[in-house]
Amino acid sequence: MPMIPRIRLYTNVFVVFEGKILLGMKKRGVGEGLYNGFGGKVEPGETPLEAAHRELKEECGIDLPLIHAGRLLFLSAAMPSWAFHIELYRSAPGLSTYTGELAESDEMRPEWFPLSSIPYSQMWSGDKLWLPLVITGEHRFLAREDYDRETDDASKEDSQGQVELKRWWIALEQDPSRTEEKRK
Ligand SMILES: CNc1ncnc2c1ncn2[C@@H]1O[C@H](COP(=O)(O)OP(=O)(O)OP(=O)(O)O)[C@@H](O)[C@H]1O
Repeated sequence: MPMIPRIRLYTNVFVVFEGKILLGMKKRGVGEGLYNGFGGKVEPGETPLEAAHRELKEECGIDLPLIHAGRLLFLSAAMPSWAFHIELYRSAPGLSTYTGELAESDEMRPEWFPLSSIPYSQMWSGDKLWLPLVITGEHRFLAREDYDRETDDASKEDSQGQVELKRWWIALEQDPSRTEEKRK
């Protein structure tokens, strides 16, 4: 029987204000050296939304109302015993303030980017597929990504953790409440 991976549930929060987005440079651990939203594992007894608020506060010192933006499921050949499930959130549309003070933590260095110059080359390669949907916030979505070993360069074959995005798809959710709002 093939190995059946276990699910790891994470959150990821993108703060989007008029014309700009807050990203964090990850200073250690998973995704070190990459910009990402703020997030981490959902702890036992916590809802994903609660975890999203907690991680945002822990990693960059702020809080603000969040809406669910989409869901990312991915597999990586570098970690075959896990399937990753990331609940994606963004700041509620129309907001331009937060509570708390924006500050660097030991995990993340926060930085604002204009929406016209998001540093996709320094982010997970799948992010560019769905981050535009998070930013417009018109539709929630389901995204699926498969990271597999790089195969074009034989010298890399036995180096651990060298994976690239091989297959993906994204689908928009039917979202009656948001569609209703658009019709009004
Ligand atoms: C294709 N791969 C990926 N694409 C996009 N985002 C990804 C990702 N793989 C991990 N992420 C995010 O990276 C953070 C890791 O969090 P991470 O620091 O490991 O979790 P947590 O803060 O709980 O860690 P501790 O174990 O407590 O240090 C978390 O936001 C998670 O959503």
